[in-house]
Amino acid sequence: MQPEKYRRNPTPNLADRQWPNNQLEKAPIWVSVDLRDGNQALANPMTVDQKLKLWHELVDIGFKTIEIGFPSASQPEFDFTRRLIEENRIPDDVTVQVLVQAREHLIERTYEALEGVKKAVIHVYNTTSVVQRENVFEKSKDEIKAMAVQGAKWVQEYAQKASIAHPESEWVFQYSPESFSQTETDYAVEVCKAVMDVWQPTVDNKCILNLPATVESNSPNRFADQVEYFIRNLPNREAAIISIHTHNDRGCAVAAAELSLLAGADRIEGTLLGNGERTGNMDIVTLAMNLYSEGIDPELDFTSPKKWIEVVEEVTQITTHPRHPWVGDVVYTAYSGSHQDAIRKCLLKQKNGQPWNVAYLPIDPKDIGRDYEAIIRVNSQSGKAGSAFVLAQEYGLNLPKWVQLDFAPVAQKLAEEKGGVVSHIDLFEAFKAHYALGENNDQLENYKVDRNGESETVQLEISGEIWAGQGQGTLSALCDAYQKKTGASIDVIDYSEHAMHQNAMPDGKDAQAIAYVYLDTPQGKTVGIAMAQDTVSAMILAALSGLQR
Ligand SMILES: CC(=O)SCCNC(=O)CCNC(=O)[C@H](O)C(C)(C)COP(=O)(O)OP(=O)(O)OC[C@H]1O[C@@H](n2cnc3c(N)ncnc32)[C@H](O)[C@@H]1OP(=O)(O)O
Ligand SMILES: CC(C)C(=O)C(=O)O
Ligand SMILES: [Mg+2]
Repeated sequence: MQPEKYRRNPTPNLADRQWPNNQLEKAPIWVSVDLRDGNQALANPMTVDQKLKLWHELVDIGFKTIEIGFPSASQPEFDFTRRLIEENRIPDDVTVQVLVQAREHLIERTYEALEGVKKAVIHVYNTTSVVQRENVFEKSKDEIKAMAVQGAKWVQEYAQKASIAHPESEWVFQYSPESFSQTETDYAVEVCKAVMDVWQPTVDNKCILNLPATVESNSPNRFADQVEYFIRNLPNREAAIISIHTHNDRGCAVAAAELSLLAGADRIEGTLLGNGERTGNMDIVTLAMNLYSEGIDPELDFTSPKKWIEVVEEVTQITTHPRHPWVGDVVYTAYSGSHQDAIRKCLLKQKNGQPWNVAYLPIDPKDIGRDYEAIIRVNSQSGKAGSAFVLAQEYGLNLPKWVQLDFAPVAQKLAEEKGGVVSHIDLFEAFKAHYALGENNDQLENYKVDRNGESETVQLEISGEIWAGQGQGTLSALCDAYQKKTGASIDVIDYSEHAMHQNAMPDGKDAQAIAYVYLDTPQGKTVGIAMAQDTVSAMILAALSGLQR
């Protein structure tokens, strides 16, 4: 490693920074740049049809501004813009945005592509960074500022020309000092002020100033300093919407955008799942869900990610990482025992309408179309709670703790033998086999329970034999009957029963109840479980099953 090869990117010295004390209260203005920045990063750029497909998903999610492309760059980009306009596919409350360099022929062509549009943001940019001024453009600060001013003038002039044929078209102007984060912030203010001097925006007719971390080169706190400094020093700030466009080179694009909102930014550009140049653009899903998890309405609808993720993956040919924040396949899944135990206990306590308060689950997975089915998966790292959760979710079994403990070694052995995740079907089969569930129900041919004051009498006909006993309840009468029959004394340590959810058990057929009995016998402690049409039958059969085991 050669750290001496690199230098820290200078940022303003903002000793009285305000952003660390601020709190987010509402969602920003969101802008999807999937169809432009996302698209320009693909080895195979999207076809017009693919762009249309993604466009409809973006509209469905609720984006009100969508950067649709760079219409002067290529025929497909131009054609896509025309399709949206000519086929009337742009809803009245959605504004399209297009990108263009500060070059006249490209700006002219951009307006041609937009002929007849209802409302569009014309986004013009030129780089202002030190490295690009010196090594790419070989221009002085004044020359670069002049490029920006000239670009702003062309954007304005061609808008005026376009309005002659189409006075109904509404134009909004946006300027990006590209590589803002690698630009001296004072100079970025100077260039943006010069652009505003051309456009003359007002509070009622604002322009947009978009501040990109084109290549992320600062820690997020230092980027937030740059944004706060810019905003505090920009004359006529009220006439501009301050927009942020971060990239993810250091893996902090979302953090930088989130802190920029604290620093006073109004608007965020990004892509779904963070597709974009190099390590990608800021991931709007992550930022929006971060806000959501703090109780802020994200104003985007992510209730059904499966649908649009499929489209994003298809058009970008990039698969989604299973651990992608908020929407990855396994991000609500716990494999480890103590996590499973905590989740299960919290979910039992979680009441409808109360604030979400579940350990290891930062949001309710159901909010984004996830089923609880996938939350807990049993493997060899799982403890007793994992199998209890799966059997409860899938088959409606509320296992008492002593059943969980009794069954845990069976589940553990199964997981070790399988070597991976145990399916709920395998787990249930093992459960049925271990407790001989449903196997011996026929042995109880008849029973009669009589209550007389405090005492109960039971008479059972088991495999043709009559058993009779007395006790304070059915189970103690049964123990008495057993002792009379066999001479062996047994005690009931614990007992539990519950109704069965209809159709919860594949083989439960007419079973309405399940009973769990924990017995102390001369041979040791034993658990018996049985399902039956009524709770008394289930209780008797469970005790018999325990005795047989
Ligand atoms: C950070 C970003 O994402 S910026 C957006 C980047 N996206 C894209 O570039 C995708 C689409 N671009 C393209 O298809 C092409 O670059 C086009 C059609 C726009 C332009 O193509 P060309 O005219 O062949 O130029 P080329 O791509 O080589 O761009 C470099 C030229 O543009 C100039 N240039 C680059 N950016 C800008 C700008 N923002 N404003 C003015 N001039 C610019 C350069 O100085 C260079 O000029 P030179 O040839 O006189 O040295
Ligand atoms: C054109 C600009 C906004 C851009 O994509 C960037 O700087 O990353
Ligand atoms: Mg970008």
